[in-house]
Amino acid sequence: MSRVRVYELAKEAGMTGKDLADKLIAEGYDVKGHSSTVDEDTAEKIRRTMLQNSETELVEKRIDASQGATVIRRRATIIRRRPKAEQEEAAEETTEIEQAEQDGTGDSDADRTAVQAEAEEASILRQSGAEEEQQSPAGETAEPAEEVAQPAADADRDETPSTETDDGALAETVEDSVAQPGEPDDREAAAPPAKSKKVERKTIARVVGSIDLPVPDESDTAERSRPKKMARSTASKTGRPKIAVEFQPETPAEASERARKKGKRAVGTADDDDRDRRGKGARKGGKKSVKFTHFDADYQRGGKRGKRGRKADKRIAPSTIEMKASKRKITVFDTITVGDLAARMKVKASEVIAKLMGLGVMATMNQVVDIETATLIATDFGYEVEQGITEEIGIQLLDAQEEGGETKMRPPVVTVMGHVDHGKTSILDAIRKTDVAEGEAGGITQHIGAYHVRSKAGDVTFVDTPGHAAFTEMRSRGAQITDLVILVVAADDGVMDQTKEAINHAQAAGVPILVAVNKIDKDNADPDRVKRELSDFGLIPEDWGGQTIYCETSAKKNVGIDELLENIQLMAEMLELQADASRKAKGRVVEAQLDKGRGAVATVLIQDGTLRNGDYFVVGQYSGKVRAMRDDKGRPIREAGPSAPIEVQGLSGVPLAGDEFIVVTDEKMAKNVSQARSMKVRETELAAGSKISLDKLFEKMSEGDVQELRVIIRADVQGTLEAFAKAAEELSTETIKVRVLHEGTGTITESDILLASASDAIIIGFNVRPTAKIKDLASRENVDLRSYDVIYHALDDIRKAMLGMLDPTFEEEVIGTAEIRDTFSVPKVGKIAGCFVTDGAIRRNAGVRVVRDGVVVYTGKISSLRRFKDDAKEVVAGYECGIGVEHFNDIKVGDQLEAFVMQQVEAKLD
Ligand SMILES: Nc1nc2c(ncn2[C@@H]2O[C@H](COP(=O)(O)OP(=O)(O)OP(=O)(O)O)[C@@H](O)[C@H]2O)c(=O)[nH]1
Repeated sequence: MSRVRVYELAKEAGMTGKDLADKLIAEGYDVKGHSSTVDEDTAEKIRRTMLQNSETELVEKRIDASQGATVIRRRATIIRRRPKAEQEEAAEETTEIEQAEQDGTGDSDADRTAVQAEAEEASILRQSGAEEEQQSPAGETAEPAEEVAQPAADADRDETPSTETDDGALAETVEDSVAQPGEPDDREAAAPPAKSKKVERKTIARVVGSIDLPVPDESDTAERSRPKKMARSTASKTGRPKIAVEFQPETPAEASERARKKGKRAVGTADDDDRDRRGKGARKGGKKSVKFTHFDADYQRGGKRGKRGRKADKRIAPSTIEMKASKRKITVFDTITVGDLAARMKVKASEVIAKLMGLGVMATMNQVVDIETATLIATDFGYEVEQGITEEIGIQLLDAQEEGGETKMRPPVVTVMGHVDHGKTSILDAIRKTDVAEGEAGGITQHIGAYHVRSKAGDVTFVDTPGHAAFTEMRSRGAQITDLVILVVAADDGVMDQTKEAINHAQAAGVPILVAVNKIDKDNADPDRVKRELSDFGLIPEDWGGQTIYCETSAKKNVGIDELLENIQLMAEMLELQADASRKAKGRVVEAQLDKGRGAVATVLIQDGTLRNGDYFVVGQYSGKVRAMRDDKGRPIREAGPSAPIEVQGLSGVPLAGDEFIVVTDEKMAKNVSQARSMKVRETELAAGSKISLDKLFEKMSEGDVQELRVIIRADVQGTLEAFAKAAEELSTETIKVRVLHEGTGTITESDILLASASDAIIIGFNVRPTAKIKDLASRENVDLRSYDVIYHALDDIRKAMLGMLDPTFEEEVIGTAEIRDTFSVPKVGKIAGCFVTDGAIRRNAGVRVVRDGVVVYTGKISSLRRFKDDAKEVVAGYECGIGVEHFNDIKVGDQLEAFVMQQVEAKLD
């Protein structure tokens, strides 16, 4: 049974530990002082008998731990506020950093309650941390307590992290994390110890950029309650971020958005969890120590700083990012246009262009240069360039912070590839039968594009994507999820087309191959032939002195499957596949779709860390909170570790396969990153919109009047493809060339769209249908994507596309004729012809030709058209009317007036 300290009981009742200890001694309890402990039952008795006047309602939650049990109490109702002196006394007694309190300013009761409740939680957790170095994660067991304590936690989240003080500085009062007995807290060296160990940190955060740093939220609160984390919360948090930041291009809109936010103060909050990780990193000397509070402070320009802030500056002096305010400095977010760079340096764009030419870069005013180039140029003009902070950098810093933890072996992620009918499915089925966990699923096997098998040899995750999508789609997004490929080759058939393709894909992706020579039960099986053939591709068997593992299998007879699984594990060991289950999760989307009932759902392969219900995340351009998770067998789960394929609910949109899934600190960060990414996507769309326009195409043409229609063709079979491609190219004329940029069998892929987008091409699919995701991508990239079943229709559309690209031409269409039978002179108007419409119709504002004796004497416009005294829009054949010809008075009786309009006509190809 766990024990409770007297001062904790005292705190519950709002009295000092000493007072209570004295009372208890007087009552004959077996205690010696305020640090003495009593067992749970005694504690309860004391509460009932001696602490009756407490206004506190306790919520208890017992955490079962491997080495005992600890009671967590959190106050769910308002706690009476104690005088400050008493608090300080309590703080001294408990040797802990207690609660935040803003001097003299309107803290609400709820606010105080939250802080106090949290302090108490920390205190108890500390105790548990001290008593039990390693606890099981709070996870499931701690959750009810979290839920009950929600109101306090909410208040905490909303109110306590920071308060703006009168002088405009951002005063942030934080509970410092707690030193373990015997472990020095390095942070105390960094910051002068405050009286009663309250640490008030001032962060005046006028940031370059706009990373609104995360305030701990619900999920963090949950994490704080993890005793394991608390045990790590003691080490130094000094040290500067040594991160190779890969800067993402920043769009002008982002830049302006950031500019808009510039004046805004950012709240630098180091949540406990982050501190925990830093602590661990410092001890292990491995994890990078990135402190967001300091990070924030580091980017401030001017303004007041607290002592900690100044100290932090000394410690953290990023070389690449200069903080000092200077007139000769410009901030660049990854890229900048030449014109903008010149304007910021107050020089002429031509001067910048000349400098660029000196560097061998030919650029126009509107072209963008990267930050490195901008730095070179700016230096020549006596300016320094500082890196603006983007949301992307924020996420990279967070990721870097999470790195360096303790890693363990993780299951390999495997893709099975091979020629059609060589036995891929059969091998997977045979492997599945070995799944020792299969029975647990109760027969419900859900297809989510990947599944996990627990074999006797070890766990394996199979990515079950058709064809080579696992590589092509993923690679186009710079992603790689597969650790190794099982290449299935039928022993009776040998190396075939798709075998070669599979090898190419795997080798291009740098993924090791394990060969399964299947169907060895067949009479004509010839495994040696397979080995010989594959050796030509560099897959030399081990027994021939090479390095490739070959397994001979018969999926049908269930031969060699165990050996195959063992070899998978062997290779996994050689690959040293490691992951840190304690970090925030990150992974890749295997597939995603919109489910009618559940909204956007994605199959995510966790690559590192542990994903939990309630975690906030960013996935591609979307964000979300894990509302529910299912494993590959459709069972609801609460958390998922490395190499687990899971289905996640709670996404704001449908991401693409290969998109990165990364857990972030809180909802705000998730939304900010996703907003920034969406904005970038929208800008790409706009850019794409103008990309395929006729004007741009003309600009790009360097062959005079000759235009080129680029086409990407996809067909179901090679024969059709060839015929179709030939016919399409034969459509070329002198004015337009049709160029087949790329052709291939199979469905339209993401890389086709990207290629089309990059090269102003249209895509024609013949007997292939793009997936919804591909269609979506095409529309985002503004790529014209068409699918046909009949060659003729497709060719016809190409012809039309070509016509659409020609300059529009106009032809004159005669709409009516009239005979002048009289003329009148009207003052201020001029001569009016009294006419009889002989043919068609005469329309006001139409063009008119005056024809005399068969010769056109004038061509102009009809200025007035009247029937009797009224203006008319149109006068048809058989009627009389008065017609005025603009700027022409020399009309004569007997002249013919021919009315015409200009009509745009379809361009002709010859
Ligand atoms: N004799 C024999 N037949 C096998 C073996 N493995 C698979 N087959 C048969 O080969 C045929 C094709 O097997 P699949 O597992 O569907 O092959 P696949 O590579 O998945 O085929 P696709 O999915 O169409 O690409 C089936 O009729 C299987 O029964 C084996 O080890 N021995």
